[in-house]
Amino acid sequence: MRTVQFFDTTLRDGEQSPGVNLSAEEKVTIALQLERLGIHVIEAGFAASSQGDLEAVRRVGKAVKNSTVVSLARSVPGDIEKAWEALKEAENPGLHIFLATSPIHRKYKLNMTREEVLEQAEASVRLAKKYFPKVEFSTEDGGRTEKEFLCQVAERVIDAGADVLNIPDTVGYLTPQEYGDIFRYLRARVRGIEKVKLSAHCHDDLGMAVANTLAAIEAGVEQVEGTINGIGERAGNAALEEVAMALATREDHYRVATGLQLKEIAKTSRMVSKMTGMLVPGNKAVVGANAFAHEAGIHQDGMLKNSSTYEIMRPETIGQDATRLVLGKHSGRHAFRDKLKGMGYELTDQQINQLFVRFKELTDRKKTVEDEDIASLVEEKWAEEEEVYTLETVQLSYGNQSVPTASVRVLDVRHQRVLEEAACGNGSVDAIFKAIDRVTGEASHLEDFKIASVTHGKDALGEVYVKLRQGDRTVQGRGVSTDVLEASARAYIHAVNRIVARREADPTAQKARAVVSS
Ligand SMILES: CC(=O)SCCNC(=O)CCNC(=O)[C@H](O)C(C)(C)COP(=O)(O)OP(=O)(O)OC[C@H]1O[C@@H](n2cnc3c(N)ncnc32)[C@H](O)[C@@H]1OP(=O)(O)O
Ligand SMILES: CC(C)C(=O)C(=O)O
Repeated sequence: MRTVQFFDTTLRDGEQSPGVNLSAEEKVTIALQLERLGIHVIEAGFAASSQGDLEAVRRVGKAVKNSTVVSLARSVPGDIEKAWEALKEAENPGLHIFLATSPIHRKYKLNMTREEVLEQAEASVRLAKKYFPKVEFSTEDGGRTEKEFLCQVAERVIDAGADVLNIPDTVGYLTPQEYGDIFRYLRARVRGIEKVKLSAHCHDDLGMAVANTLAAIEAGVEQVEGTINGIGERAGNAALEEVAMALATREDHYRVATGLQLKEIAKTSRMVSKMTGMLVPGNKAVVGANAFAHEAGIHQDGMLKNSSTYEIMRPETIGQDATRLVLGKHSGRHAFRDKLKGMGYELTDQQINQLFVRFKELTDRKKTVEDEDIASLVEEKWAEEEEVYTLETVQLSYGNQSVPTASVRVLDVRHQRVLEEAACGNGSVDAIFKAIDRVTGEASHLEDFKIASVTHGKDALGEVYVKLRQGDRTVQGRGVSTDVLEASARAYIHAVNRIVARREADPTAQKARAVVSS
């Protein structure tokens, strides 16, 4: 199997993302992580661009031992000398020189003729080779350069001693077929092409950076360039973690080895995101928070039966936490049952079905259902006596200048009758409790009332505890809902059910009820 080496430019092209500015310490930290990932060439910066970047390149060059560390340089002696000043003490120094070759760049930016471009390219590579053991030459905007002129540039820099020839699609303009064809064209026509490694460097302006990079690999390039998380100038560069995982997952197709430590991908991505402040979108391939998360019930069922149904890679491969089955609006019973089991609850099918109904109600009101929410639903049913009454609806009329009125509808489970009552109160909660007293005929004394939030945010679950006394018996009730008034009604009915259950279990309690009622 042939190998392709990875050239990472997160610290140079990645840093060109608007708003990103890495300190020397941050560059060293990221570079050492790139080294752990097994990146072959690390572009640490552009030494001539500032004294600060020169210092950062110098420090990266000294810190990294196993990867080649390069600086970018324009095709001018001053830039090449600055790069050498930065990297002369590096373990494995290299230089990356570029000069634009396309007609647009020649005419408008450089104001140079073809001949001048050829001469400057050759001269700069010759000078660079006096300092650096490894020199890469890039034909900036190579993707929009006349193919036969690219061949001339290639021959001149190869003659001058370039080790790597990079043909960038600087503005992300080409299609995969067109980009691959450039490398096939060069290989077939350039004298001495076998003396250099061919390299691909793609931008994502049309969202094709990774596809173009893979097309270049199919066309035989030996090196690919890009950044972690695809950050970079404008729409960014090819995301190296995506290229690496495409090669690993579709090894049957590409038949290419990279030697990368794939397990380091997730950590590297997190580090780059944190240090650059460039957040990774949830749906980003390979490293997005949802890349290994499943919410739809049918997918979750498939995943539980066999993960190959919906996952083509394993999260462990990139050092990511295990696959997540996210419980939400689209989830089904299989995933719900699995979650309860995972949380250590042993429940009967009937209990699970009852809880599932409550869970689905919750997902209509709450964006994300967290473990604490599910625990609350289960615990609401803990040590549940027979349900005598269940809450159907609660309605309130409230105004700061009027008396709050509540009407409640409950199901009398034993007689399968729906009962309705209304009552006024000192406040909304008081009105609800009085309406429940009326509808159930269970007059009790409220001893305590507490509200707690289960999770955070506007749609957090509210948990209400009530303590009721009837005669000499005190019971607690608990209710959960995204609405604290509904949670209060649920808690009160829970407590009433317990009162009925305990009274029926204890004949002396019957008497107490009679006393309270009178
Ligand atoms: C495709 C890429 O990503 S290329 C890398 C782009 N990265 C950067 O530009 C980041 C770092 N750059 C910088 O800090 C600054 O641009 C510097 C220090 C390099 C140069 O700054 P300045 O001297 O003020 O020049 P400025 O950036 O305004 O213009 C660039 C000059 O370099 C010339 N130039 C551009 N590319 C090259 C090249 N590869 N080789 C030689 N000269 C070049 C331009 O024609 C222009 O020359 P002019 O001044 O004669 O018109
Ligand atoms: C310097 C070169 C390789 C570059 O970044 C580009 O052309 O995009």
